[in-house]
Amino acid sequence: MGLTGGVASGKSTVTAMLRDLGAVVIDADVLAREVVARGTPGLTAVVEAFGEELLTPEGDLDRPAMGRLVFGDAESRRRLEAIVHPLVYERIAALEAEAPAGAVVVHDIPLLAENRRAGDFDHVVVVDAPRELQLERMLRDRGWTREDAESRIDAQASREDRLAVATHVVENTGTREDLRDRVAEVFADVVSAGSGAPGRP
Ligand SMILES: CC(C)(COP(=O)(O)OP(=O)(O)OC[C@H]1O[C@@H](n2cnc3c(N)ncnc32)[C@H](O)[C@@H]1O)[C@@H](O)C(=O)NCCC(=O)NCCS
Ligand SMILES: Nc1ncnc2c1ncn2[C@@H]1O[C@H](COP(=O)(O)OP(=O)(O)OP(=O)(O)O)[C@@H](O)[C@H]1O
Repeated sequence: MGLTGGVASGKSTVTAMLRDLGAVVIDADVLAREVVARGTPGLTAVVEAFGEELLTPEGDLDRPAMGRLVFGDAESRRRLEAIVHPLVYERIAALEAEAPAGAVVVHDIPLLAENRRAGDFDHVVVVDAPRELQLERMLRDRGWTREDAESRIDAQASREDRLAVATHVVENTGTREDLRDRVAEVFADVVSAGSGAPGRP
């Protein structure tokens, strides 16, 4: 199954709950970090495109600086995505092939709606929260400014466009307990229908 949602909608919280239920989770944000880790061809390509000033003194990608650049400028964002996304989708395919037979594999892909990959999955779970709640969580838990937080939301698909690709909606406006109950319901539904990726039981 594919899982998506806007920034700070609660995707990581939901995937942790799905892991507890026995799912194997493949997290595109984690892979997007791995493919530009120090010493990777991905990082070399990023430096060629954006320059050495986006590296920390230790030689890692300066993520806060990169974030300020790409969430303020759509053209830079597209250039970064053109480097990172193909590497991420390569890793996703490799991990998918390694998953145990019969496992429910959950692909946590923040940009599933934007990248038009929803058709890859039988089940698309959208974690949904209103903009104000996304902002509140980002300001409270991540120490971002309101401007940083809004620029990320604005770089993403609208709530309506994302909901349009959903087969299941997990509304995350209540407590964590409410969320856990809804996640268990969706998981049971997906298991009874078959696990979601083409070719999987
Ligand atoms: C710009 C970068 C370096 C900022 O790093 P940072 O550590 O601050 O953020 P992190 O990677 O943890 O992403 C957090 C959230 O930001 C949002 N986000 C990240 N990249 C994008 C993007 N290209 N467009 C819209 N939203 C994005 C997502 O909701 C994501 O869950 C990083 O986000 C990045 O490399 N982005 C490009 C790769 C990408 O598109 N990743 C998203 C999933 S594959
Ligand atoms: N129902 C909830 N009640 C209270 N806090 C919540 C709830 N759901 C999520 N949170 C908190 O909101 C923040 C954002 O949630 P989470 O990290 O799961 O979102 P995300 O969609 O994975 O974010 P990102 O897009 O950055 O990867 C976290 O600090 C999380 O602990």
